[in-house]
Amino acid sequence: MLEIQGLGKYFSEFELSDVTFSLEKGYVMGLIGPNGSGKTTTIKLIMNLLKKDRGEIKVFGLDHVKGEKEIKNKIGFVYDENHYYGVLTIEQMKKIVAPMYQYWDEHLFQKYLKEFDLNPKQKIDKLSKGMKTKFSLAMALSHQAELIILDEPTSGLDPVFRNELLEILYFLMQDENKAILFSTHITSDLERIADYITFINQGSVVFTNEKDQVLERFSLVKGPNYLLDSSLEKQFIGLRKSSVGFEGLTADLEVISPALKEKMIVERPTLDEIMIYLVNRTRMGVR
Ligand SMILES: Nc1ncnc2c1ncn2[C@@H]1O[C@H](COP(=O)(O)OP(=O)(O)OP(=O)(O)O)[C@@H](O)[C@H]1O
Repeated sequence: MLEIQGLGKYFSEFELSDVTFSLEKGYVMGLIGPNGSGKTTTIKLIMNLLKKDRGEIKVFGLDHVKGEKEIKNKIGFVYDENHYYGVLTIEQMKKIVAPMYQYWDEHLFQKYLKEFDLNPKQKIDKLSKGMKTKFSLAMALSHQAELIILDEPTSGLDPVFRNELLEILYFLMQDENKAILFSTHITSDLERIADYITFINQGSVVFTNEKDQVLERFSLVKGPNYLLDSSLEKQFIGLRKSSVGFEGLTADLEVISPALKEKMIVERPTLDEIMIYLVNRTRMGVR
């Protein structure tokens, strides 16, 4: 569905370098990373809204520039900002956009409008942020797209609709010919629906892997401070100490001796915890 190889983009104060990952049909990939890490830039490059400086992007096996028209027909895309004309109503905007798609499904679009509680006669600039996202989603999901690319679709949505959206995406994925690339800060959403996670930090891919493998690779270890010595501290990607004890993230749990482990609590970290420790480590200059 999507193959990105050695992708690079240079801005005056930011560099996206050597981004490489791929997504196969039937799977959901979550794209995570802190603010300004390069997620939107990567997505804009895929969509050819920005021109790449290096590397290769293939969508459905086609070069993303040469095959742009064919590719865009089969992509459902939700930006993190509104890109529709605010002065038009939902219905008017749809009438402009729908004919651009070969497989526009009006019945499905009307169904989504009802489900999302959107009034087709309402002007776009009168919609709330969440309603604009819902409108973008209705447009993205109504033309039989095979690849769905969502840039922070859940920001600005209330928890009830976020849950509904995840269920819609989950339902879409019953069709094994589809794939979803989903960038978000709300990593708990990904814990529910993602099969793969790609983590970008400071313009580079830190890891791209199966979600379950990511969650299994890292351990969150807690224990009393008296256990800590310099050799144990070295096993941690990051460490937080307080008067009640320490908490640290490690990818090398097996290196810690069983006798020591008995005195500690070992938990599975969340994606948020993994991200926080890895980002802080890079900020301290450790790669
Ligand atoms: N057109 C541009 N010109 C110059 N710099 C840009 C441009 N677009 C993005 N950048 C810079 O690229 C970096 C990455 O931005 P990007 O929007 O890709 O981050 P992000 O990971 O999506 O962040 P967020 O989570 O905050 O949305 C930022 O430092 C941003 O200032």
